[in-house]
Amino acid sequence: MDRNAVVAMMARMGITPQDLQNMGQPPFNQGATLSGPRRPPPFEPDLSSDELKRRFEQFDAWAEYDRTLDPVQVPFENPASLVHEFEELHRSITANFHSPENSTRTSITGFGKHSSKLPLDQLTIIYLSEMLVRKVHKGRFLLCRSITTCTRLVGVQMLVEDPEGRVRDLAIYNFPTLGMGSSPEDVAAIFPLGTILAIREPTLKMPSQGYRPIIRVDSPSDVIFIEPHSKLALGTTWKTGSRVNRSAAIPSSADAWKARGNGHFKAGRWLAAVFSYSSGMEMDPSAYLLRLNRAEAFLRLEYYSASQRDAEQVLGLSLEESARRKALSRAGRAYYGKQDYVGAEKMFAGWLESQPGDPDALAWIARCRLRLQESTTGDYDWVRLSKESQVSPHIDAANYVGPIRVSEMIDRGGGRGVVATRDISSGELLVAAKPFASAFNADFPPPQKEVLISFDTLAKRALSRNQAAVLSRATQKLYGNPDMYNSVFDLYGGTAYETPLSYPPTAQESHRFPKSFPFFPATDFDITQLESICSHNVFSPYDTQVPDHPDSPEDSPDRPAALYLLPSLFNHACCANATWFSIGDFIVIRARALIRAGEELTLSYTYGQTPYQQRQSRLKNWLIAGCDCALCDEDRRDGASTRERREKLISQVKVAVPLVRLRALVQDISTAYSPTRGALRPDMWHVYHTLGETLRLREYSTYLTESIKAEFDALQSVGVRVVDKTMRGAIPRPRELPIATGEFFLPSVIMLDQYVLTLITIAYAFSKMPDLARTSRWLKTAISAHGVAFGGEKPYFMHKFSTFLGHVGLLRTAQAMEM
Ligand SMILES: C[S@@+](CC[C@H](N)C(=O)[O-])C[C@H]1O[C@@H](n2cnc3c(N)ncnc32)[C@H](O)[C@@H]1O
Repeated sequence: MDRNAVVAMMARMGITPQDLQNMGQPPFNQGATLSGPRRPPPFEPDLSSDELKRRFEQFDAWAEYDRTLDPVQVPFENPASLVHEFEELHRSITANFHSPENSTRTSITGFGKHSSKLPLDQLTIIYLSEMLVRKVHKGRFLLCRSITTCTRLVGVQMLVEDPEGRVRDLAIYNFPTLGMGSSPEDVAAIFPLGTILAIREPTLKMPSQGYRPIIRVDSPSDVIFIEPHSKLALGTTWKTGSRVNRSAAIPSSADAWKARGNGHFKAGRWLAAVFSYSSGMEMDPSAYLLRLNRAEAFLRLEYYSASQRDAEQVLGLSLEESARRKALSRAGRAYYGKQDYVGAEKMFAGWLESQPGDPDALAWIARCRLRLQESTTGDYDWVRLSKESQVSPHIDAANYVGPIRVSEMIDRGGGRGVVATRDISSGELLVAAKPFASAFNADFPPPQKEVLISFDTLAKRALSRNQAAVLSRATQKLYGNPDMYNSVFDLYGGTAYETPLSYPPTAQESHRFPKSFPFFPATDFDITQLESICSHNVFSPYDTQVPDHPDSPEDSPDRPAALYLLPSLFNHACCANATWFSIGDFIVIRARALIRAGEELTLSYTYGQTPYQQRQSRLKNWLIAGCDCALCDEDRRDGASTRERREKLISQVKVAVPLVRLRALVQDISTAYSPTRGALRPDMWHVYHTLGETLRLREYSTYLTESIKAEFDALQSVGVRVVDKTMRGAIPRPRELPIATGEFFLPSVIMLDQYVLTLITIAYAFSKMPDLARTSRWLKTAISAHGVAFGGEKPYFMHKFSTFLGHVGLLRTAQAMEM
């Protein structure tokens, strides 16, 4: 294999430039590595869970061993050959990025990383010659500049030199906009050759793969961009000359910076555009067009406070009308992004005043009014949201907070929980919210080919691409929204971090924009804490738009991931009294049962119908002491041997099992409970359902009757009370719905769309008997239950289920039904 092929192959495997540099060379600390645990090899994507466990153990052992070694000085290598090797790597990564092949990257989260909290003027300079491997250089900052094109594997990588001309590798992780999918050109636009950086309290580390030390920056807020016209840049003498070889000339006027910024903007490189406009503003602070352009670039980055600040500053000047309108529109969109719809409407009204009848201004005003109504009443047009989510998961809707508040709860991890502020009825909307950060498959459309495998050493689990992407998006959002800092950092981040006793935070004042943003970070944040917050709070949005979706495994790599704020305050119960689902990225939380004022509101972090042992192992990520809900108590009272017998029998239940055997299995399982066990037996849901389906497929009336009976049993196993179990003849009076409404209308435990589907299935079975009266009655029950569970009345039901109803021949009946 020639060298280029080797380079490309290693890049695909996620191997760092350090590995390449050391090909054929003995590792400098060979003695230490050979006598200690072996450094783990790079991870591969298709790891079975045992293999995963083994790799974690290997990694932990290596990391533990590395911690025992003393900080050491490591010799420097020849800069020219380093640069040569690095540029070769960069070329192969670029070629690989633009080729059709997949590339797999691995990253590890959850182990201790330093994040600096000290401002630059309280730190003293350190030179590379003083830096030791395995040491965080507290109280110091490294001044350096890039001497290679910057490239990206998982993190952003480059070679840097210090003023004394010494060279090391630098890797910056979690840098905004430079995560998965960002191109080599995106990276080079933010870190062009010759970029001067100050790294606060830098750490020199051994990489987990490879042998050369690396300055590893995990928190992007540790990186300060030293603007080329700043005192620090102008006052520093570089041993290798004032300009890095081959670096582009620095624009010498505000206009030239504007042109560069506009180029980045056109290419969709919003952050690079922000840097260029900001450099121009440093040269000419009165250049308001630069500020106006920057306000737009900030909007694209969702840096709403920054955009608002720029747009309002421009509005304070005397301007020509068209610039004023632009500023009003940008300020309005910034307020809108911050969900301040009153503030937004004021700005758009100003725009309309200057341009009466402008359709865009009118449309924005209408949007503001709708959002305001949603946020105050909780009345949403569910069909609109649903349709919008089919185009993009990121839908436009306002947050709503219903009759709930966060209260102190000392027996819960984090010390808080959510309680009802008044009596609440079944189906009432409690919270509806957009995420702080989210990642959906649709965000990585083809030709996105990168596969990221991320290992959370804290939770001892592999993160899906979407889960890992949420962390980098949360980092990106925080980077430019310091006023959101407390809303995120007041979330529970595990026992290592203190959480305040209330939520949401009242004062965000401490995190104001520094004047020098974006060169200086807008806020300092601890990346390890943020990882831990994500690990404890990220949801996998469960979209009910696909009515006949299979039970998707909870850890399926395809599931989206999202960090919500207030919804993260709900504690867990397997048989929770509140339920959640999502429409695109919009989470909707409703009461499932009748809830008294002051009672705690809970959500299930897992599928309650899965057997006890599976639930407990899944919950280990969150609940150290296990779950104390009523369902778990009942399961525990059954005793371990009964539970084990039951779980073993349940695992044999499949549609393919012959009917005689299936009937016998159902009979056996129903006796595998303690004699005192109540009716709530959610692990029977799947069992009865499978029997119902097997029988229904035969379509003879006797089988259909038995199938309906099995579905009734399924409903009862999850807490629904079937009050009319008749299968034929006149419908008994009173002719209300055949299941109890009120407290028992919505089942405990199962997903509510599965419930609605089951009700439709019963209607379908009656239609095959044929019993048209019961068909209508059960269909009506499905529509009513859907209305309580999801809101939106019949039109929303029809929007979601008409295709399915068409397949099962019930569309006309449903359309004709009066509710
Ligand atoms: C998403 S947070 C829930 C809100 C959290 N209680 C707080 O104060 O921010 C998840 C954490 O809450 C705690 N928690 C959730 N449900 C619990 C339960 N049923 N019993 C005890 N602790 C629970 C666990 O520590 C869990 O890791």
